[in-house]
Amino acid sequence: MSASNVAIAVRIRPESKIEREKKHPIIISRVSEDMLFFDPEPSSYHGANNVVAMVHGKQCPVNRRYKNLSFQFDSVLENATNKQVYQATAQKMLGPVFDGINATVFAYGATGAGKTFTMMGEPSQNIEGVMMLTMEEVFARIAASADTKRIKVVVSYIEIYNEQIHDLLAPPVKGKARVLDLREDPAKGMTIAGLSEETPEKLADVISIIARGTANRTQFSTAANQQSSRSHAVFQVRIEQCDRTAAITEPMLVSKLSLIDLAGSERACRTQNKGIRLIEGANINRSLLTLGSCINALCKPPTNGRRQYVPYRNSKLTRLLKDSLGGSCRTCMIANISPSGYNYQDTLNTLNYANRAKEIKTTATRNVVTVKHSAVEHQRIIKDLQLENMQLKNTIAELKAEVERLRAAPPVPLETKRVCMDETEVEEDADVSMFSHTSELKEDTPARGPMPAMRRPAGEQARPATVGGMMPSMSRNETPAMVVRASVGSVRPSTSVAMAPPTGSVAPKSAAGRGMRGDQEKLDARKRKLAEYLDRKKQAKKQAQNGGQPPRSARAAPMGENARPMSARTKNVRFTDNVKENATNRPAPVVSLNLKFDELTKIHSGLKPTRRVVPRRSGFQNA
Ligand SMILES: Nc1ncnc2c1ncn2[C@@H]1O[C@H](COP(=O)(O)OP(=O)(O)OP(=O)(O)O)[C@@H](O)[C@H]1O
Repeated sequence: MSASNVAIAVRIRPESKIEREKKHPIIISRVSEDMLFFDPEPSSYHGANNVVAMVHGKQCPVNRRYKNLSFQFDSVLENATNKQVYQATAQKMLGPVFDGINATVFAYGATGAGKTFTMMGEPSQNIEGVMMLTMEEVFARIAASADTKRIKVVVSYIEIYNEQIHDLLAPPVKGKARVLDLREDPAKGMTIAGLSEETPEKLADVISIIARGTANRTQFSTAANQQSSRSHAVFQVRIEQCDRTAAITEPMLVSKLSLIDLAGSERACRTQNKGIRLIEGANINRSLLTLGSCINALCKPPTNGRRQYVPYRNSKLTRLLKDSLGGSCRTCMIANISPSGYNYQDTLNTLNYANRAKEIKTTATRNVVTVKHSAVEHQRIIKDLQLENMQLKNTIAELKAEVERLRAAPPVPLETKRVCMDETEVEEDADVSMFSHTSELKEDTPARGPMPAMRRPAGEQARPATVGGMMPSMSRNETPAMVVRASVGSVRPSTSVAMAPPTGSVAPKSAAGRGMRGDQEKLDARKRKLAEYLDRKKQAKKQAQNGGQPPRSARAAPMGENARPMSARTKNVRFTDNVKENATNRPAPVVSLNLKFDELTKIHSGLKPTRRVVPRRSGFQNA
């Protein structure tokens, strides 16, 4: 149990059009985030006995006494958005509410001071009010703890109009709202008999509930406010939480959050109300007066050890707020005021009200109830759990299928790759150009298509790990260059050829792209040279077939001693995927690729014993 004062936030709304037109002085000066001056002394005078002074850039008479009253509250908000008001008030109540403590947030102030704007927002301008912002966070918190808790939200919406409680969520009967009764329950506190309750599951449900209820609320135009609320509106949210592990009896936290938009106190001379509006105004004032009396009584220290009598019963509003003001509840009051001298007396009354209310102490207690589930309730829990179980099973099955699909699918497209051919599996005497070898590989490798998985050749040293599929010396921005590395037999050193980016890759457009074109030209030159060389080789071969011996350089090197015999038509060539050899140095997966004998011989014959073309690594850069 913890005692805390009623938290007070004062919101100063901007001057209204009518206030600006009437050219009244500004009578509120906010000096810090928790302090303001009411009717401050003018800061500068113009002339000795002149009747003007400047306050906030406005003229005001100097021949009167200024109240110059200072007020301190929990927060004073000026030019603030509804979100900022929410963060300073209702948001702070949500922690206790989810801890099982009741809380109340109510907007208080004279008519036209901005209570409805604060609590409901301005739906026509997409401005959310404290109610909606609170509910947004309620659902966000529920979603965050969905794994461990079952949380149920129950809402109700009523208005107190002319001392009658109307159910705003029940359909009107013969055009009239359903009238409800207040009951005092020793266990539950103040309850409303026959109240309609709804259980929204998401924010969208709450939006429609609030819109439906607000449409039923009694609002009329007065001289003081175009759309004046003629009733106190109370939106209550009950939050029931229990652990997900269901038991026959289990502790449940039940807390209630009341969000209240009070009707504004009004003076008949200002509102110019007559007839029914005048009666409404009198009822509003009476209930607010009772609220003031209750606040006064709650602030007074006990006399002879006895607490002051608090006249809760004198109005429906104070009976309903009994828990919020003097019971086990956290309470926050948003006092709405206008900055204009046009509302001088109303603003002073509101500030005095708020100043007294901040003295009220409430003792918040957690509401833990032990719920013994009935057989029916227990069956419902079992059903819920079975449903959840089934959903989880379905999710697992879907995930398993996805894993299988991914396993079966070719590996992720590569941007940099190193291809190694096992030396023992390439035929010795094949004789096709190196150029055709490189182009074969290039054409067979789609830009973003499947890449054969590869394996490091036997006996070759582990290469440094690549990061993100790139060569160790490459920067992250380098365009993926394809590096083909091959070795044949023990006599052939490995050959590396830098190749163009895979077919279909996007051509870089930047300076890096120009560098890439430069490299492409060099590569093309190399290719041309290779083609020339290969032509010479072909010529030599033809010559040999015609009886003459081919030149020695054109002859393929002998196979290594450990070489396995070549199969009839196909051979396995294994590729090592450097992308897979990531920073963790995990071995790359191995996939065997069946190549036709012809292709294999082409590849093999394209390897040149001594020639080594070092790939230029900084040439290709991503655009
Ligand atoms: N912070 C604000 N920023 C901009 N406009 C505001 C602000 N507060 C109030 N207003 C405007 O002032 C007018 C009166 O506000 P609102 O209806 O909220 O007053 P109220 O205190 O609820 O009055 P009542 O008690 O008569 O219902 C409205 O037109 C509203 O849009």
